[in-house]
Amino acid sequence: MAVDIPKAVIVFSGKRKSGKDFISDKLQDLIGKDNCGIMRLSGPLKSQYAKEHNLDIARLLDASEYKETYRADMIKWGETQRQKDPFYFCKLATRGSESHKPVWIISDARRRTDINYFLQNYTNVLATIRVVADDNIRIARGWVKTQGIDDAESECGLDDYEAWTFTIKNNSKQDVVHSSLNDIVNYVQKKLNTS
Ligand SMILES: Nc1ncnc2c1ncn2[C@@H]1O[C@H](COP(=O)(O)OP(=O)(O)OP(=O)(O)O)[C@@H](O)[C@H]1O
Repeated sequence: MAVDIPKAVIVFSGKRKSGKDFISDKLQDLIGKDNCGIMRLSGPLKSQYAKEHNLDIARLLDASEYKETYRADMIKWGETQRQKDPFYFCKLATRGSESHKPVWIISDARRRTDINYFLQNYTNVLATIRVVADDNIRIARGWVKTQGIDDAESECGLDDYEAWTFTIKNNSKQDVVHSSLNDIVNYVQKKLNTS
């Protein structure tokens, strides 16, 4: 199968409940759904995990308590797959129907290997973005600090990474319309105008 070549790749990272999905949706709205697809690295992980464990994939993908119940075990299972191929989920996530669109948003990079995959393959069109929110705000959004999850590589693997193209502070709706999102839209427009 031919792999599509995107004109811009925007990779988001951030702690649980920092607002990665929320910001990804906002950015997609600004760029337009026809031009821009959202891909979740945790999407194929969840569907494959659900298949192998006979679980309800729809409930694993929504924001319900159901996903919190299985989160720790799902993380462990994903690590096992990743030991075989660190880029396995990056490749899977970017080969779905959304990959035909010229702008890709990857909403949930969690590890150095995730960033490395996109740096290696899409460096000329890549922007990496760290979404940050204060702990009290994350708590208000439903974050419950949990041992084995918040101290795992999936949550901390990019804490020391410093080469973000942009950082977005997402403590309120006001922050979202802050110039950072405009900077990203400008970056994408420039890439779209480049042949
Ligand atoms: N700027 C904001 N204004 C209002 N609500 C927000 C904002 N950012 C995030 N939220 C809300 O906070 C909740 C958590 O956000 P979101 O699901 O985007 O976080 P996440 O980083 O993707 O979390 P997880 O890693 O747990 O999937 C959602 O209900 C979302 O709508």
